Amino acid sequence: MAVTSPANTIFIESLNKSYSQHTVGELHYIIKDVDLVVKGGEFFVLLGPSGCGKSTLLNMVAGFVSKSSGNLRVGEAEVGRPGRDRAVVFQQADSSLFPWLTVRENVEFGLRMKRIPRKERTAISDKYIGLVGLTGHEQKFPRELSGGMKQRVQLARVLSNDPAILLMDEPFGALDAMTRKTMQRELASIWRNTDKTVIFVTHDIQEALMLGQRIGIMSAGPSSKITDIYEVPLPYPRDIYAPEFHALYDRIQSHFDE
Ligand SMILES: Nc1ncnc2c1ncn2[C@@H]1O[C@H](COP(=O)(O)OP(=O)(O)OP(=O)(O)O)[C@@H](O)[C@H]1O
Repeated sequence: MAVTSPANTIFIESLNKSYSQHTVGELHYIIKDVDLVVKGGEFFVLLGPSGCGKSTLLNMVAGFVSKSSGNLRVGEAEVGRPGRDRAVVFQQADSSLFPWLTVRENVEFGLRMKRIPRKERTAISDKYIGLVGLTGHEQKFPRELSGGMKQRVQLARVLSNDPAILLMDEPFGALDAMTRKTMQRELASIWRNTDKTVIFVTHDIQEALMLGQRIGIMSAGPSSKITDIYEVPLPYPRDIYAPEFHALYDRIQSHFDE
């Protein structure tokens, strides 16, 4: 099971992101006064309607988008730029995989950059290719893979770099329902065997409940914030037929019916 590590804890205090609206000369807040602590080793889901600012918040934690004001730290370190401690998994694996490299070469890319010797690289890529269920496909190119397999390659590549924090932006959003369920189960199992902190963005309540230890609800934008946080005290793997699952689903759904 994942363990708590203060070094991988994400601290967000009074965080704002605004853009100036030139036409009206005002500030337009995407997110406003966001407060959140994601504990080291925790699986936290950010759930909210389309366009509310989930990706913006995730990209601020990744260091891709600068904050307008507020505090954003990982452990003791202020977040100002991307770092090796944080890795992002995007919805479209296509844009993150190199089409001219095989599965193994894609997974080993970051390890090569770090000049990890070949033998060690192979051992690491074997481990993560196995973990995401792609053993036997090492020599294939992205064009020879299904969408779900490409997403697995992306995940294996990110995991092989061993970031302390995984930032996942609707990573299974483009997959068919069956593959999506498999990937959710596998991700939950991978996370339980590591000490990684995960922030997972989705607008799918069922997916949020399949994965998260806690679920943060973001209000519709502009000036979006995290209005409620739900604990999900259900064991993994989650049973979507459990009455407790349904009860939580209904409670969360009611936020979006209002
Ligand atoms: N560079 C920018 N300049 C101005 N507005 C922006 C910029 N980037 C994003 N926005 C706006 O911020 C809002 C939030 O966008 P964001 O992509 O973070 O939402 P989201 O919740 O992830 O949406 P989705 O679920 O549809 O992916 C949107 O209204 C978007 O138009």
